[in-house]
Amino acid sequence: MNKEKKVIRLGTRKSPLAMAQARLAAEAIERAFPELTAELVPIVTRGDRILDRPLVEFGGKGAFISEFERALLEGRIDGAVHSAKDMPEELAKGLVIAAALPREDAGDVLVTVKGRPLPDGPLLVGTGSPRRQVQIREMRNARCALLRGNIQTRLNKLREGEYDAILLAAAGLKRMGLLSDPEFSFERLPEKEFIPAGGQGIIAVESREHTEFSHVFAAINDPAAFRSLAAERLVLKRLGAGCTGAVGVYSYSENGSFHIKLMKGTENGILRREISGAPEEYEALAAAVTEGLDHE
Ligand SMILES: NCc1[nH]cc(CCC(=O)O)c1CC(=O)O
Repeated sequence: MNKEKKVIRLGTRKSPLAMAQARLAAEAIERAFPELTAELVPIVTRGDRILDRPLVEFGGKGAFISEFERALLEGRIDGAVHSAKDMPEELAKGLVIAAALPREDAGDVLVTVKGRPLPDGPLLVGTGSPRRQVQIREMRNARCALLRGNIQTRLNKLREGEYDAILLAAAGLKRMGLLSDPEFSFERLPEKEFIPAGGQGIIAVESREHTEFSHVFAAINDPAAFRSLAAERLVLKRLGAGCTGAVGVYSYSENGSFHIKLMKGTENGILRREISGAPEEYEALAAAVTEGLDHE
């Protein structure tokens, strides 16, 4: 007899990176619960349809999320798999982050075409992210130009010569198996200096607060990644940053302590702060490190 397995439906964007990430979540679930089948449900978002304008002009991070929240609330999917850094500060009522997968490399990478000479003057760097723009201009002699689209599109534009270099998340490149691409050179920018976006490198599963699959999400949750994500989201919320501001925040445990580093672009340059303390105190640390910066 062919006993039907119980199905858990995971919503995902259709981009190759999103699909790869959703497969990672599906695999984690099926490994922990062999009696379950995780089915991927591709969903097209506004953020995927509008590619000629910066994200900040049409709703920021929410542009990738609202279609998922409707599908979750209407019960068409059981979980939504997101790049945590693309999630808005506030989730729809009744929805929670049910799981964070173990964090991949959180840092950013400066990508150039191997063998192509770089200019003597300023490096033209493709990136639409204000966080990346201000930090690369501080770190290098660089000017920036808008770049959007999925990772492949961005690499194609670099290859075609629209930019001297582009900035991408290490996590996405790794998950796509692109870090070994012989056509490009990849320079990792240390995440404790070139501060990533909150949640960068973390895959999060959003679900209804009350669902029959809560134990499933709890079983695949990585507590360290979840704590970092919670701390970084608290910082972003206190800054009221959305993704319109040049804000980076990175948190991690090291030698038994929990550390939070943040950067914020201001008229007078980049403001940087950091704080350390006990991992259980991450909420208080997130509050303390943003003291006086709240909703400026
Ligand atoms: N905004 C797009 C996006 N969202 C998440 C990632 C990378 C994967 C991750 O951070 O987990 C990327 C691509 C990039 O910034 O290069």
